Amino acid sequence: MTQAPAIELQAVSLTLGEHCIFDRLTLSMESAQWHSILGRSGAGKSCLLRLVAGLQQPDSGCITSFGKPSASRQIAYMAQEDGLLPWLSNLDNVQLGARLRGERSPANRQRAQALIEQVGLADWADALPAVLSGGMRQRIALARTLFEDQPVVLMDEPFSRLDAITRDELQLLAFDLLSKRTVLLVTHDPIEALRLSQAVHVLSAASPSSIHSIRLSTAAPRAMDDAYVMQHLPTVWHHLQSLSRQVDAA
Ligand SMILES: Nc1ncnc2c1ncn2[C@@H]1O[C@H](COP(=O)(O)OP(=O)(O)OP(=O)(O)O)[C@@H](O)[C@H]1O
Repeated sequence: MTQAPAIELQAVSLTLGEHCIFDRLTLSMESAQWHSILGRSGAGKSCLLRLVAGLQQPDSGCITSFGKPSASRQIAYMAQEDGLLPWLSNLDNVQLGARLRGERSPANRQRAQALIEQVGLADWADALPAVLSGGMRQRIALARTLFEDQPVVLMDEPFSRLDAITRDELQLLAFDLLSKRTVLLVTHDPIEALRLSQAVHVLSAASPSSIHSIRLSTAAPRAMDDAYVMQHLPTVWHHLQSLSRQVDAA
């Protein structure tokens, strides 16, 4: 029996104000893979994440996660802003979800400590976030995301504010630690998408039902100069550009 897709959108439509964001959008994302969502500003990438997270209801159509309504809690989230609470230690920030749910326990504390070690910040567990660099803060945010232990992880440009080397290190760390999960990565960076993903989905800002998906058959993560990345880059670029030209012409 084939497994239901980790995320499936069937004929999903969404209008916000006067703006038709999606018109019968259909998209299927297989489990235990990284899927990147690319598209020009305003194409609806964040709206798509909100729909998948169940934070926004579609006007019509259906969104499922492993065959069930996607709002049934199987999703963790990591954003561009780390969202660390400045008055909590890094260890307590990692356990924030559990604290908010009233689930404080020695076992949770131990698990948070182990995750902080996995992201390479064991010596900083008791420190406050203010003493960390941007890259270190995103490592804590990654540990907090992992703490939620959900099969689907939504990532909204989590690496975009980091310098190139820190970004590369964190991309590889995140890929390693999230390897068994289904990841939806919103990014503006076609190379990041091609290095990390098994599928790249390019959303159109002009045509609300238009999406172009490229499936990548070699194993990720791929090196920056990987032949496969170089081979597919013009295709992704072409789709971004041609979908953008429709915006310019509109
Ligand atoms: N609550 C809202 N009411 C009306 N329009 C909205 C609302 N939220 C988003 N929009 C519009 O929906 C469109 C898609 O927004 P969204 O934030 O998903 O784009 P995006 O692709 O994530 O953009 P960016 O890359 O700039 O983050 C935009 O034109 C935005 O102005």
